[in-house]
Amino acid sequence: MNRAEKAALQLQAVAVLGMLKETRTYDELADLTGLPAGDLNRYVNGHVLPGTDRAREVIDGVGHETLTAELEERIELDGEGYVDNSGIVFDQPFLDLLAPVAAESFGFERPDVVLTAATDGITLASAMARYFDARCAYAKKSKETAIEEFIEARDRLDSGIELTYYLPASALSAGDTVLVVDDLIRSGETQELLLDIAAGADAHVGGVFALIAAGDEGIERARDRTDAPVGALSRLD
Ligand SMILES: O=P(O)(O)OC[C@H]1O[C@H](OP(=O)(O)OP(=O)(O)O)[C@H](O)[C@@H]1O
Repeated sequence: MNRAEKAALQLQAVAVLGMLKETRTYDELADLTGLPAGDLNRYVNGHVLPGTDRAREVIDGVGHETLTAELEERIELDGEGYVDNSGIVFDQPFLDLLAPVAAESFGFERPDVVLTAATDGITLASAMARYFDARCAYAKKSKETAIEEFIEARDRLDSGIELTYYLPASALSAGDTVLVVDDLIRSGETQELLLDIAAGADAHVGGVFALIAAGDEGIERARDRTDAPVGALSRLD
């Protein structure tokens, strides 16, 4: 880890502690993290940065547990079981906190590009790209007017409707490592099209990640398509 990566990790741990402190006293935060209240006070107030080992413990340990719980609390389901996750994907600071937890949990290869599908995956992809210091790209269901060359992926859905995603060809190069991310994975059709786009560019897939998996179908479909790690932080039945 170079100096800049260490500093980024330390600042991420401070951000996680700051979020946890919003609803807790320092003594409660000390109980939760196992760290002395005095140290926590100095971290949260920005006087001292936690060492890298401690920073990693905060992110991997208490960070993982509490952020996943917070993620699950923010998922709303309507009467028919459809997911409303606007409380998650509209909250960029929350996604910025989730990104290191997501990145560290599944052993994804460091990507050159974080790839998603418009619309709802974009803020997560942005957070993940910032964490990895990677580019962020999103495929859309329509072609941008001023762009001439696209990588396209098309599928006929079970409903008979054809779904096509377009990515500007300049967004991915042969040999790029791509992390495919999305807010939600249900059937896995969207992820499969994104994997088709990566294959169309001769890019290398470093992982597939979703915040929420609705059932197992989508995750299994993605696993059939790649040997890279595939995972979701939260699973709904
Ligand atoms: O696993 P799947 O069955 O493909 O479903 C997951 C996709 O569905 C949602 O996007 P949607 O197509 O609703 O577009 P949006 O992001 O613009 O709402 C979500 O953001 C995923 O991209």
